[in-house]
Formats: sequence, C-alpha cells, structure tokens
Amino acid sequence: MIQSFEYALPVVLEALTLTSAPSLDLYTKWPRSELETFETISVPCFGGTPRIHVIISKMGRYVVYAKERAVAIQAVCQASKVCQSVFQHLVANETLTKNDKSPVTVADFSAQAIVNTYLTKAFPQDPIVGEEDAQDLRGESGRMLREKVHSLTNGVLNDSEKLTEDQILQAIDRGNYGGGAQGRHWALDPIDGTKGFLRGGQYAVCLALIVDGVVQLGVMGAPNLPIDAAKPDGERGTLFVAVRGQGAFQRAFSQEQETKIHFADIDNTHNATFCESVEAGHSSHDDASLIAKELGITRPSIRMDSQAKYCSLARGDADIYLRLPTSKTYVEKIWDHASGNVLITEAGGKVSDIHGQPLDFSVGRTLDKNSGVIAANATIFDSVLAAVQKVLNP
Ligand SMILES: Nc1ncnc2c1ncn2[C@@H]1O[C@H](COP(=O)(O)OS(=O)(=O)O)[C@@H](OP(=O)(O)O)[C@H]1O
Ligand SMILES: [Mg+2]
Ligand SMILES: [Mg+2]
Ligand SMILES: [Mg+2]
Repeated sequence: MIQSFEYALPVVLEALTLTSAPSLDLYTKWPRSELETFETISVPCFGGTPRIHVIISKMGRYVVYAKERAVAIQAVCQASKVCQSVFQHLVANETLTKNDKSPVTVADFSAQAIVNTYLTKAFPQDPIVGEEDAQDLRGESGRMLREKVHSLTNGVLNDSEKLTEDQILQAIDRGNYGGGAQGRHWALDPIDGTKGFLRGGQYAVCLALIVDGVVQLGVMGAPNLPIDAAKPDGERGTLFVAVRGQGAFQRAFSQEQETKIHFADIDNTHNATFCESVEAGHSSHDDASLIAKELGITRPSIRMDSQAKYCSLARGDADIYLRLPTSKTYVEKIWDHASGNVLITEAGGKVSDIHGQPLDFSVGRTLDKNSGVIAANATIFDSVLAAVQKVLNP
C-alpha cells in the first residue's frame, strides 16, 4: 500500500490512475532501470497547487512523498503560527535556561507538541528526533510553564484537534528517538535560532524526513523572513519546501501558491555574498573574514540567526554559508541541518563539512562524523572548499 496517496485528494488518484506499490520509499529503493521517466505535475492539495512528483515505472505511476510533504507543510505552518502567537505574549520570565545555556521558551515546547501531534496522527509508526523534551514541564515545578504551553498550543488548534496537558507532554516526548541509519524518521527543530526569536529577528521551524540516513524532504517555516528579500519591509512569513529530486519551492504563509527557487547565477567568488551566524559562538567570524579575503569577497556579509540562512541561499539572497567550528567539542545536531541540506541541494547548491565530506545523517541525533558546514552554489563550491581548507589548515 502507498501511504502517500491517502492524504492526497481523490482527484489525484483518479487523474493518475495510481495503483498500489510494494514500498513507500520508491524513489530511493527502486533501481533506475525500473523507471521509465520522471514527471513533475501540479495537483490540487489543501486548496493550493503544490507540485508533487510522479514516478512512472513499468508497474504504474506513483507519487513520491506526497503525503509526507502535505502533512509536514501543515504541521510547520501551525507550529509557526504558535511561535508568532507566543512572541506576541512573550514576557521575559517565561524564558528558561537549559544546561546548554540556550534559551528555551514556551514556543519551543508548543511548536514541538504541534508538529509531533500531526506527524503521529499521519504516520504513527515513524519515530521522531526532536530537539526538546518535556522534562521541564512535568511535576509541580513545571506547572506554570505547562499551563502556558497548554493554552497557547490549543490556541492555534481547531476544536477537533485540542490536546490535554498529558497529550502535550506525550507529543513532545515522542521526539526522543535516537536516530540512525535504518528506516525512516523525522528530525525536528521546533524553533531554530531561539536567540533570533527572542530578539525579534530570524528564526525557523525546521522539519525533515530522513530515510536510511538520507534527507528526502525538508520543510522550513520562517515567520519573520520577508517573502521578497528586495522588499525587506514587505510581507513577512515564508515557507520553504524541498523533496529530493523534485526541486525547491517557497510560498508565503498567506498563500498556497508555490514558486520554484534557485541559487543566484554566479560563476566567480569575487561577486559572492556570505550569509553567516549572528552569534560568533556558533561560527567563527574571524575565520570567515579570512576566507572571504581568500575568495576576493568585498561585499558585506549578511548576518542572520537560524536556518533561515539556508533559505536565503536557496533563493539567491546570498551565496555562501559557512559554519566554522568554534570549539573542538561541539557536535552539530541533525535537526539544525537536515531540512537545509535537501533545500540547498534541490536549489542548485552543494553542502559538505569543512573537510569536504557530505553531512552524514545516519549516525544518530548528531552529525558526529562531521565538523562544521559549508553550503554554496555548486558553481563556486570547490573554490569555497579550497579557501576554507587553506585558512583552517594553514
Ligand atoms: N557552540 C555552538 N556551535 C555551533 N552551533 C551551536 C553552538 N551552540 C548552540 N548551537 C546551535 O546553533 C543553533 C542556532 O544556530 P544559528 O545558525 O541560529 O546561530 S546564530 O544564532 O545565527 O548564531 C542552535 O539551535 P537552536 O537551539 O535551535 O536555536 C544550537 O543548536
Ligand atoms: Mg536549542
Ligand atoms: Mg537549532
Ligand atoms: Mg531549536
């Protein structure tokens, strides 16, 4: 049975005369020789026209990750809504401090509860690697925070979806999966760029589907990102979607119509623009400026919190994103890079670590086998990697 079809409207089934298939993971598992052609079509789904991918094989026609895409978009949109609502209500004493000293707000918990609830309903068998856990919400000490999370979460859910406090805790703790190389799991960063969120800057809700260690789907909601970078004071709230092999797209939160996105046309690093972390503790600004010099870059860097940096590159607002290790002990987390990874690749870019190795999402909750991240337009990627290696290993 193909679960992907259940969620698509019946019209999809009719139009394509889809039949059942042996596996959900057709795109990754089927040998190319079995496939006659690939086709991208637009089908009505949730009232809009997202593009879904159809494989035409000798055995029939199959939509790839259509249900996953639709559910992930809905989950990320609702979670983004709760973040916006929390921001409006936020007061300083609602901010906790976790062991890692990063600020965690009620919005992180609400967003994780919402996304995990949607995922669990649609894909009860799929495990989830989520950044947060419900520890701080339990017991008497967590009561006030739990009540806040409860009321704010239900504030964006419709009547039939409302959750009890217990259901919220359970949903958050569904994110405790250890990850790994086998089967499918989701990676969720309910708010990436918590610091950006708190200062009214950029942040993103980031969700990815990883199958056998490879990211197949990425959806990112960036509530404060202008839809058009050329109009920074224009409408904000942008959603990004990519499925491996199907291209990268963006849309406004307010509209379901998607636009295909791509890296900017560039064949020379002299004209490139860096997009880098606001926090020097997350990526070395000093090393970045040496690398910029090496590449002949004179344009000022765009500094931005969160994985919205990946989104900016994918639609051509900037060309190079470097995450240069600031300590030997920090290990990157899969939820900080999974959705960005497929978005960059599908928009015409390349991603590796500072040694030129692909990011390995198969080793658990962290990118234990990698160090740092380089993302850039494929046309200049090799030059960027060479400059990074020259500066970091003189
Ligand atoms: N030391 C260190 N080095 C690298 N990365 C770190 C480090 N400490 C934290 N983090 C992770 O950085 C995530 C936020 O990344 P950003 O790209 O938003 O950084 S920045 O705010 O733009 O500087 C942030 O994600 P969120 O916690 O989801 O905000 C952390 O997972
Ligand atoms: Mg965090
Ligand atoms: Mg993060
Ligand atoms: Mg986070």
